[in-house]
Formats: sequence, structure tokens, C-alpha cells
Amino acid sequence: MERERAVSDSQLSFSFDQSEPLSESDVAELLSAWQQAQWLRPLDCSFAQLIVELEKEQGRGVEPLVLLLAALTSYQVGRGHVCIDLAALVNDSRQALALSPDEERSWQTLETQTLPQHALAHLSLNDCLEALQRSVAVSDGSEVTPLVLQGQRLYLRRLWRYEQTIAANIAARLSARAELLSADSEQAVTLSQALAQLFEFHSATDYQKLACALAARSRFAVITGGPGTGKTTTVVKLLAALQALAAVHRGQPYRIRLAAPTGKAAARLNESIAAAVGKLPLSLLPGPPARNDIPTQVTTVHRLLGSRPNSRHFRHHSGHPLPLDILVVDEASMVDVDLMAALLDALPDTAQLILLGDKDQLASVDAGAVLGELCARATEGHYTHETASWLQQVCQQPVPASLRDDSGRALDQVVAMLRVSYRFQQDSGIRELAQAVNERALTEPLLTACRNSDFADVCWLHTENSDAALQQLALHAVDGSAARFANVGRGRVLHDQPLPPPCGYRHYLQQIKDCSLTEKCAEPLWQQWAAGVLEAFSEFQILCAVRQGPWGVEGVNQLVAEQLRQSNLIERSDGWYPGRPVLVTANDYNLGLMNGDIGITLRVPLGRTPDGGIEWVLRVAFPAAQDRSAKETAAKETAAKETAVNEDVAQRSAGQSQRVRWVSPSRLQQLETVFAMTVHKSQGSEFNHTCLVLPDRMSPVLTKELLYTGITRAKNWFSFLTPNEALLPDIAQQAVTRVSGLREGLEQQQVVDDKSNCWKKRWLKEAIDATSNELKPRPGSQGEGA
Ligand SMILES: Nc1ncnc2c1ncn2[C@@H]1O[C@H](COP(=O)(O)OP(=O)(O)OP(=O)(O)O)[C@@H](O)[C@H]1O
Repeated sequence: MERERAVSDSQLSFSFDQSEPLSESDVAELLSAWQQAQWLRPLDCSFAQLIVELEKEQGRGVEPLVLLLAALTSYQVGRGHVCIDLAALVNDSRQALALSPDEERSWQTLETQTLPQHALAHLSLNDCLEALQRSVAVSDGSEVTPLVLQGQRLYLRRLWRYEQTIAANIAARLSARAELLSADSEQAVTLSQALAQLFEFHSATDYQKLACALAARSRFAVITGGPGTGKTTTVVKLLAALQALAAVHRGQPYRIRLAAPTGKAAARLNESIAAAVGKLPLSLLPGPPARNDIPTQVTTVHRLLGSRPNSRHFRHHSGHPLPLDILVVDEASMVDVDLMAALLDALPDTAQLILLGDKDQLASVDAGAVLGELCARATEGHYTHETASWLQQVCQQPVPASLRDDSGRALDQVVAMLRVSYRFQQDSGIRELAQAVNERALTEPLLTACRNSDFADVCWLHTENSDAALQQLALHAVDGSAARFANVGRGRVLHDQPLPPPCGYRHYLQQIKDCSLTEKCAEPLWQQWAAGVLEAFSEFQILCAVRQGPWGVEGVNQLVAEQLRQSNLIERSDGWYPGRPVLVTANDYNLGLMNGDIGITLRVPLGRTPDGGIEWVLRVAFPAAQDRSAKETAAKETAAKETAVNEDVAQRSAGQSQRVRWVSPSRLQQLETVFAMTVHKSQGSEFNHTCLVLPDRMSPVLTKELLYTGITRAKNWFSFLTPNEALLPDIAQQAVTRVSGLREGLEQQQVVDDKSNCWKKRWLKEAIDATSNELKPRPGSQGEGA
């Protein structure tokens, strides 16, 4: 999670006698100092205070160390960790707050023991464990306490529960489906026949075919791969193969649902999946399955689960499971532990879950890195002899020896990695850069090749002079610097299709300026035009690593808006104006807008004067949500009529097909201008042309995952701007680590029985019962802690 704090020169100071254990007042003073320096959030200190009150209420003495650890645990959850590892904390107390070098430097000038490496220097693991074990606020999970200690990991109870649910639920789904267990079974033969039709024969290993077979075999599977490796293509073929199995052996098709964590990711999958389904040779498959039985509509995970306003509970849960047989979740790297636990809880025991995603991308914004942990061993495969021979028989192709490992774990047997990218040409700079960042091999020759424009798809906007760099960026934002790409960005072809040239924001703003519609034009024409503008906007996007400063989203947004104003492409650079692109930053259930939705402000003749005449008004056009049921739409429209009489949304006839939705700017509460967005927010999106902007100094958010995610948002053209190129090797070395016990939890719950090769689960029933009871909605219940 990004953290950029302004460290003030307040009277912050803290000192204590290091020969004595920390007292309650020492800890209170320390936490207060950390909060003043904005190193801790008020929430973290309030959580520690809650523990004090609990201990006092129970008539127990306050354990100072427990307060300290409670605040740190809450803080680390805010940074995306699921728990804290006490041993690691004691070994390297710098990690307690993970301050940036700048933050540390600004305080080292003061005579203070406030820095965690000083304040916590004498902390021992034993002291921590003993204090935690004495505290009434801590248990091993068997009692309801705000903190849970498991081995050397300390959790907020809520996070511990999520992790337990995920581990128990996945472990329960790991064994192969009984009917497919033997490669000689009738079902396995049908699967093999279907795969033979779906995949052309290749002498080289077809990782997509292997992934299909592997995912078909078990009630839980993960398919991971970099950009363009064919995750969508593979999953569509997988669904066709599963429906072929259903057609031959089940008598009725599977109920399949597709979901993604954000509306943007869902919309993107919607587009690509429809095209892929259209190409399936279904009539050649056993059955054959009907095309309609392979869905093309993708919903968001929140909509699928039935989110409720102002509640973290969903309509679907273990007591009211989702009505489906197979669920595919794309962009699963964005799913945090909270949402993953809710999803697994709502999944019927018999249902099959397939997670798709790129394991190397940034982890979810909120706590956890579920996909990353599930895929931690994906690169090496670790397929057992049994799995490899089953795959060989069903796919009619051998599994490479490098991917075999007879001591492979149960989880390894359901994880498939796609290894060939079909999106990028072999000489693509985007592909080479992404791979180099991933492998921490950002070499000087590669950087030189980028600087020299040796790659057709990469433009390096480097300059050591900050002012010149910002000026370059402003101009780049207008036109996309096509001239700096080889052949002015023209003439590139991929899969026999010409690629659109690199562009900047002029591309969509000109479409707004060139609008030839008048107030006499019917509303559907305005819809069509607005949809075109939205599409044009999504061709180019500036991504920033940080929020603040001249190189952050805030500075770049202002810089670009001002340049566009000077270029006469927008009327003004602040407030509301035609062409202002906005990003919704929090879910708004009343408007049906989700965090991450992007809209464009347009001047349209859709308002009404008091005497019924036409009025030109500013409206923000958002892509219409495709998956909303007619009933839900009608309910939303009724609500809109009641609350926004003047809005065109209230004038639509129910059931009319919508390409965009119009929202009055005054109704949008939480949003920001989006000429620039953070790399975090861009997850799940791709753009024809992406420009990645790094800041001039190192920060904890600058990691190889961030760099990789930023680069791979570019489909065809990538521009890069850094005012300090010397940072690149350091960034490539800095990886996101998220502390959690998920892998260990999964391993504890599985024992591979070598003879039958079925995985027995210990404690499973108990764990699932215990955790799912706690996840069930309770009226008026509140989440605890952070
Ligand atoms: N086996 C293949 N042979 C040739 N082309 C392929 C193959 N698999 C996928 N493609 C093509 O590569 C492109 C990317 O495929 P796809 O969209 O399935 O990948 P993806 O991993 O889902 O991409 P993304 O990174 O956008 O999520 C598509 O144009 C697709 O048609």
C-alpha cells in the first residue's frame, strides 16, 4: 500500500531506559510519537487502546508489549500484510514501520529513540510470545479475542478468520474429481477427445492444453500467465470441454458464471471472451455442447456475491450459496483475503472454482496476496509422476521433465502456468522489459536499446533535467509522441491486423470537439457518440507510481490539464469541464458505480428547463454496466426518478439497451481527475498506449511488481519517463512481500497419500464449520479492529 507522509518538525521525541522493559507509559508515549509523525494511523493507536480497555475490564494488568504489537499488527494490515511475523520483526525492527530512507533521515537529526530500530532494539521473541500468551486479548483462535497468535504470527482476528476459511476451503477442493481420477475413465476419455478437437496438434509442449486438462480435473484450479499468454483463450476452451463432458455424461449443462474483481476488468474480459467463444469448433466436440451454454457475460465479484450498501456482508454465503456449478474469476491477483474468503464461503461444496491471473502483478490493494501465494511454485511446476502420466494420457503429450517433481504438493497439482505470449512479437520491447523486470535482469544493454529506440514499441522519455522532463511529459500527454517511435508508430501489424498508432489525449478530446450532433438528435445517438469517446479515452493512459509530488498522480494531473488547456483542447484545467475524465474512488451503490469506474464529462442537451425546454448540461458518461438484471435496472431507474428528476437517467424507458449511463457531476461524491492514475488503480486494465512515470527518489512503493504491472498495462506502445534512471536497478531488486500464513495453513491441512494419491485433510470439517459460522451475516455485527 502506498504511503507518503509529510514528516513535520513537531516536538516529537521519545526516550526510555533501555535496561528496563518497556512500561505501559513508555508504549503510550512511543505510539503517540509515531502517530504524531504520521508513521502510525490513528486507527492503529485506537486499536491498541481497545486492548488496554479490554485488559482493564477483565481486571488484568496491561501488557505493554501487547499494546505495541497490537498497534503494529493493525498498521501492517493497513499495508497489505495479513499478519505480522514476530521473529522477523525482532530480527529486523526497522521493518516494524518500514520507513523510507527519507523518513528515517529526517528524524535521525533529532536526539530521539523514536525510530523503531532504536525503540525496539532490545525486544526478544520470547518476551513477545510470553506477553501475548498472558494477555486476555490474545488466543490461538479457539476463543473470540481481538488478536490471534499462531506460532510466531500475530493476526487481527478478522484476518486470521479469512485466512482459515481460504485454506480450509481450498484444501477441501484439492483432490481430483472422482470421475476423472483415472485417465482410463469414460469421462477422462471424453475430456481427451474434446481437448484433441480444441487444440491443434503441436510437437512443442502446448501449455494451454495442459492447463485445460489440469483445471478440468479438480474442483479448484489456478491458471496463471503473463500478458497475452492465452488465459482467456484457455479458459474458454476449458469451459467448452467441461460442457462437452456435461453433454455426454451429465444430461444437463453446467451452470457457469464468470467474474472479475472490478467493473473495468469485467468489461475487458466481456470483450475478449465473446470473441473467443465465437471461434470454438463446438460441433466437433463430443456431445456436442450448445454455444449458449458457454457464458460470455462477466460480472464483478461483488455483484455476483450480492453486495449490500454499508455492509461487508454479502447476500450469498454458506447458508445461501451461489446457484452455480463452475465459477471462473479473472484478474484474481486483485482479490484480497477478505473477498476471497467471502467468495469461497459462498461457493457450493460441489462447485468448481478456476482462478485466472498473472502471479507477477502487484498484489491486491487490501490485505493478502492470495494468487501470488498459490502460485509461488508455479514456475517449476512440481507435478508428481501420477499427475504427469494422467496429463500425458489425456493430452497426448508429455509433461516436460523440468516440471516434474515426485515430492510435489497437492496444491502444485492444480496450478498451471502459461509460458508463451501470443500478444507480443519476439522483438517486442514491452515483452523484453517486462521479462527483465520479473527476472531482476534489467541490464544496461537492454536500457540502452530502449533509450536508442531500438524497439518498435518502446519510447524512452528520459532526461536528467526535471523541468525539461515535466515539459516533455506534458507534450507527450497531448499527442503521445508518435514521432519518437520507429516509423512514426505506423505500419505495425499483429496477427495480420494493423495496430492502431500510439496516441495521447488529443485523440479523444478531438472527438469531443468534432461532435456534429445537435439538440435535435435523439438520445441514442448521444449514447453512441459518448461510447465512442469513452473508447477513444481508453487508448492512452499515464500511470504514476506515487500519488503526491510533481511525479505523482496529483502533480501530473494538474500538469496535463494545464497543457491541454493551453492546447485549446479543454476550456479550463480545474472544476468541471467537457472532456474531464474522472475516476470513481469509492463504491456508490445508489448510483451503481464502483471504485475504479471511469467516466468522461460531456456537454449534452439532456437537461430540461422548468418549462420543458432543452437545456445543455454537463453529464458524466460511464460505460453501462452490462450485467445488471432488468429488475435491478428498473429499481435503479425508479430510484433515479425519485432523486434526480432532471436527469436523463430518469427519462430512459425501462429495458432500453444502454451503452452509457449519464450522471450529473453534482451527484458524484468521491472521484478524481484521471489524466494520470496510479499503477495500483490500473490493475485489470490495458491500454493501446501506456506512459509510465516514476518519481525522482526511492520509495517503499517502488517495487519490481509495480514496474512489471505498469509495463504490462501497455498492449502495443509503451512510453517511459523517469527523472532518475539510477533508481531502476534498485526498484527491480525491491519486491513486494506480504506476510501471511496461507501457504503454511494449506500445507498443514493436506497430507499427500502416495499410494492412492488422494489428499486427506486434517481438521478440515472443524475448520470450515468454525470459520464459516463466523462469516455468516449477523444483523448489526461489526468487524473488529482495523
Ligand atoms: N495458442 C494460440 N495460438 C495463437 N494465438 C493465440 C493462442 N492463444 C492465444 N492467442 C492469441 O493471443 C492473444 C491473447 O490471448 P488471450 O486474450 O487469451 O490472452 P490473455 O492471457 O487472456 O491476455 P491478457 O493479458 O489480456 O489477460 C489473442 O489475440 C489470442 O487470440
